[in-house]
Amino acid sequence: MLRVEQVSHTFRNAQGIVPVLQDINISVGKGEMVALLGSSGSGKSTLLHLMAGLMKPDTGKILIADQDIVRMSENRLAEFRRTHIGFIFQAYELLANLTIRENVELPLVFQGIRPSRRKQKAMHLLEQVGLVGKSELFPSQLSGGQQQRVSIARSLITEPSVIFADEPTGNLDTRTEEEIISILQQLNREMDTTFVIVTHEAEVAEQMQVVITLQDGCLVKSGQSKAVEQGARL
Ligand SMILES: Nc1ncnc2c1ncn2[C@@H]1O[C@H](COP(=O)(O)OP(=O)(O)OP(=O)(O)O)[C@@H](O)[C@H]1O
Repeated sequence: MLRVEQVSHTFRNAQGIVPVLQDINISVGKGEMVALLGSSGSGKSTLLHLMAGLMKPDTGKILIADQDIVRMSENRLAEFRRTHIGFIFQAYELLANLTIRENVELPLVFQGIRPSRRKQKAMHLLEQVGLVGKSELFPSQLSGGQQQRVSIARSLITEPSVIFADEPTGNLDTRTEEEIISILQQLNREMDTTFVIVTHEAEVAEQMQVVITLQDGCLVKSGQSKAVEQGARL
């Protein structure tokens, strides 16, 4: 479903060239829930942005649904991202002047889907994340955890092949973090959507199915999480 092959990347700054990722190889199966774990500066966000087509690597291939996004033209990639890729940000990134329902519908506006169909899909997803009663409120009227649930619903509305999440619980307290993780696990089970989730917290990573650990830009470990080893039904 998702393959990263021999990806390396460098940044240039005032000091010169900084290697950030070195020869990364990853394979994620359809419907898998994968954590990218590593300490600050290990390269997690850079790798996530490369996999989501937000940047191009210096070398290597990134295949989603058997298509190499590195070699796509900008136009083709923009279209591919709209239909195949969802993204959840740490800071939710909701539009303040749109209602909750309008925020969830937005990706379908860009796809030219008619309003009644958009509304129907948005309300269904808001029901799945437990926010159907809040659909006509604005983001500022919701708690952080509720806003993140809206952003999760928005990421799913185009039925993408894979959803990338950058520290989705990074701004939340422990109890709300647990709620968000359990919603992601439930959606992964029900919709068979593939998730790749960046975190610097081992406790969060171990609740996914697979944990990939980065250190100083290198992949140092990859395997089943403790939850899966212990036989939990994720
Ligand atoms: N645009 C940039 N220009 C130069 N260096 C960068 C740039 N973006 C990131 N870096 C460097 O690349 C390295 C990896 O950064 P990255 O943000 O991918 O790490 P991370 O593991 O996600 O860290 P964090 O958990 O703190 O977000 C860091 O050393 C960072 O300073």
